[in-house]
Amino acid sequence: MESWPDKDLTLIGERGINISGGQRARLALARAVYSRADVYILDDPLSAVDAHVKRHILDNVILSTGLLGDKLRVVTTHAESILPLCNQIVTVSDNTVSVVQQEPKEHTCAVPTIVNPATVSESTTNDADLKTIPDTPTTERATEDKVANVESTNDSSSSKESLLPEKRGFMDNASLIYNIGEVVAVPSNLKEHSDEVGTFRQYSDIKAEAPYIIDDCRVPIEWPHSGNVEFKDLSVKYGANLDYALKNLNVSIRPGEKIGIVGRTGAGKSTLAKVIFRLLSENTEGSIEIDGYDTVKFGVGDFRPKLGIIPQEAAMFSGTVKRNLDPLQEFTIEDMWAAMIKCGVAELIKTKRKRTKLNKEASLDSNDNDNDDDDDDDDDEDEEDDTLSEYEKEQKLTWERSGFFMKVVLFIFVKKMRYESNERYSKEGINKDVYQCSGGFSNGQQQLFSLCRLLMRKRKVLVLDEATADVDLETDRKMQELIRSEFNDCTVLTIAHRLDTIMKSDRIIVMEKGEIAEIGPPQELIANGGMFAELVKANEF
Ligand SMILES: Nc1ncnc2c1ncn2[C@@H]1O[C@H](COP(=O)(O)OP(=O)(O)OP(=O)(O)O)[C@@H](O)[C@H]1O
Repeated sequence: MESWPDKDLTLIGERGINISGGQRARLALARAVYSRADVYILDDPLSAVDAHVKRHILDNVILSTGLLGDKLRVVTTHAESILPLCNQIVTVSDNTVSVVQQEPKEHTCAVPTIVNPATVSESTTNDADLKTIPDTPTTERATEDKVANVESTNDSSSSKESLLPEKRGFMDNASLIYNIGEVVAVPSNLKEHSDEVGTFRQYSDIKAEAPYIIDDCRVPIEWPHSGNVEFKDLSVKYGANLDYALKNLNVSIRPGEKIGIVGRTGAGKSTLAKVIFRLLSENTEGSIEIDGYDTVKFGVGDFRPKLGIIPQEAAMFSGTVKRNLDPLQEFTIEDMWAAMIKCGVAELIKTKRKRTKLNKEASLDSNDNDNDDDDDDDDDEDEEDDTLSEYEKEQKLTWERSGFFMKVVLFIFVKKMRYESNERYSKEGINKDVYQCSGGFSNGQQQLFSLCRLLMRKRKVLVLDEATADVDLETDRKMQELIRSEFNDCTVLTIAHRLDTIMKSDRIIVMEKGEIAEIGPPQELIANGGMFAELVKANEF
């Protein structure tokens, strides 16, 4: 807070928009801590912070030496390194719970306040404003919705506008304009509508973005052809009167290079991602050249779709799985399904559907209502599922008893079975509404959807901003492997607190207070014993 312009009176904006992800998480944690409850349920409080802050939070808040030392603390986490410090480890997997009691390494005690980094937004925003404007039409949010919606300049603008949350905000504001018309005609309505008028003023004051298309300077069709990225004297501020969030960056990134970006929370990592997409054009000095072109010369609607991003907060639209993956209907079902299988979304929808089915059956059982047509369909599907697993069991037995030739035949047969089962699900799951899939998806699962969108749109330059922060370590590893193999010849900038995620990068950039503190291959930085080496050390406990 000391570094913020008005200290603890600093306006942090709707949904904590003007603070970093780690700062949001810590504000939420601080609020929970001073509520002085007996039981604390901390929902992944460590995923958005760097190794130093993680250690600090553990020692000073969560563990027995911390402020909550004498409270009951239930912590959900993907950080396996903290498991030895707990009294009980509860593993939840596929509706099964297993509990392990243990003597913790550091002694901890065996209380409700619920804290989720996302909740800071709810309490710091004005409900009335939220109702009026469903999504913040700020120019500073690097959401992939925005990128997805400027994806093709050939599509009719109406379909783009109906999908763009920012535009949706303004579409709703269009009805506000109508309301304001009424207000002028009937002044007694003014008070009733004053909230809307205020909100309208607030949004109408936002300056327009850089031009969407610049006719004299269109993006070449093949651009970017190799993925060379150059930051030249790049400095950025979030407002004319604010400090620099990035200061004088000079880096040249080779085509196809994999760059890991780390640093303490608030160091400027996400700002770098935003600035690549020119979300802070107004207060940007210096330049970003991609394959020899200064991106400032292009219209934002022209060049943004040519780059790929998974933002820190993955986004889902309401609508079907298909619409979520391909809002502009650019891809065939086959392309989409191939990407869904690769990144696990196909499996996810399959599992989700089974679970929804189980829940539905349970509720039908309790209602004693079992003669529904849909239900008959479901029963048929179940039968098919059972048959499938029976086949697999049978194959396993036969496999053990067969000779080499038979093994080859069986191998092909099982592969074909699996392919067909995936095909079968594609027809059913892809048109399912995402919110009907067991009531929605977790943050980590939404990140898988983002990865799937990237796999479908191969781009030469990709920015992954904490793209795997909310998934478990194993899934993270698989996602990184997939990214390495699928985007082998692409330039990938990966921002991550989890060092495992970026350890295999060609070079690491360590950010500190908006500047590049260190840059080089990971092993070299560790051997040099600087900030990166310290981060690695802080991660090992
Ligand atoms: N919209 C904004 N308006 C004003 N200041 C901002 C805004 N967004 C970020 N900042 C400030 O800019 C600095 C860099 O923030 P940034 O989000 O780039 O950090 P980060 O390194 O990505 O942090 P984290 O690891 O916590 O996500 C921080 O001091 C933050 O408070």
